Amino acid sequence: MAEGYGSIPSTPLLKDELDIVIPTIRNLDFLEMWRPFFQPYHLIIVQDGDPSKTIKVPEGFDYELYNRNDINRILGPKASCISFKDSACRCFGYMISKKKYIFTIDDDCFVWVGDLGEAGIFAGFADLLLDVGIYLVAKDPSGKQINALEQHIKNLLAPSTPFFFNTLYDPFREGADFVRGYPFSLREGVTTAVSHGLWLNIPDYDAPTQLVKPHERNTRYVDAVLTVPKGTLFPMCGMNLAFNRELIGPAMYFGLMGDGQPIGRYDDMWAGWCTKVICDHLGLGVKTGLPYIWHSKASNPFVNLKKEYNGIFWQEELIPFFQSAVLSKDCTTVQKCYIELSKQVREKLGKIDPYFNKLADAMVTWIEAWDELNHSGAAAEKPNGPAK
Ligand SMILES: O=c1ccn([C@@H]2O[C@H](COP(=O)(O)OP(=O)(O)O[C@H]3O[C@@H](CO)[C@H](O)[C@H]3O)[C@@H](O)[C@H]2O)c(=O)[nH]1
Ligand SMILES: [Mn+2]
Repeated sequence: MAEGYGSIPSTPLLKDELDIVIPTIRNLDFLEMWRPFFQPYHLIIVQDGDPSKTIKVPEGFDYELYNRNDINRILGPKASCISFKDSACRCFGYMISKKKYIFTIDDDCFVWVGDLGEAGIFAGFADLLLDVGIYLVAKDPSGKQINALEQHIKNLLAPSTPFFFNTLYDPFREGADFVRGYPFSLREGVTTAVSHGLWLNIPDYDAPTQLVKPHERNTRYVDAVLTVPKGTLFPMCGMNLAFNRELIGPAMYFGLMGDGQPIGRYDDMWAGWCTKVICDHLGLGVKTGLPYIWHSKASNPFVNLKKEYNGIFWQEELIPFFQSAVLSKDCTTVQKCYIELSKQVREKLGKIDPYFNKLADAMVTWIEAWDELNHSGAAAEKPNGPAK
């Protein structure tokens, strides 16, 4: 039986306005550690791989589970835009959700606990503790109890400051403010669309970095939340991510990866680049920093290298593409922005590799499927797992 946990608000914030989306190929025992934080919320589990495999979900969670058969049944031919055998499948959860906010987390991510001082020893110790079901209280280095989901919600509910950098970081945080010289005309900030959390222990490194630094662990807890400035792209990781689905959901398409595709592990990156260009265009904010989660499993760097190798050289052309992407003033909705981007992908990236023509098509299919599920009010059939 697990003991001791982080601070759990008496009434969980956004309890009925937020879904937790988990892509998985494993049993979901990791939820035991998150139980005090996640139990009040509705989970959307996207089961990847063999749909005949049964995924065990711990008792007491309110969830719906979709496997590949469900995705094919609900989307029909449009299911072709949802990746198979890659964590990119998680974006189906964003589409099928009916809530205003989404938090997505990988199933090898845990509540961060303990003192950074012994992080090295701690890494093994924590895994041992997790294995025997003993969890320590989640605390930051100052000893303050932490709740990762609550931090994401605070990030999303407070404005962002993309137009002018505040050197004291998040000015809306308790105990901080705008510094001298910060224009008052900009102090209202803009609505926040994305909250990008980070990871202790196994960092989200690409395969080459993982190969040369197999034992490197992230032990640095930086107590800050930053707005990613307008005009600046960033590498969005899907491991510990929250966003306002009503504001930016249609842009959160985790691009075609995995089975049958020449690239993998760039799904979240693709979504992040498209999302940031659209947020900049629509005047929305993107934050990165707190909360941290404890990332416990390093995936195989050789397998990752095979998945990433095209992405590693394609991204040298993708980044200039997104940096110079301009959306017309007629692009007043996320869907219009996204369709406009898909046209530019076909026109400018199709010559790199035919994959980008396929991806441009999948971007359009994604928007069509999104609008079908979310505008017609079509009640999605309930798949496995207890009803809401
Ligand atoms: O084929 C698959 C593989 C995995 N999953 C689920 O996706 C997440 C992440 O899987 P895992 O932790 O094994 O992989 P990482 O290398 O640590 O993930 C990083 O790469 C990104 C992949 O795009 C990911 O966002 C990063 O965290 C787990 O929940 C697996 O169960 C899957 O659904 N299908
Ligand atoms: Mn992982």
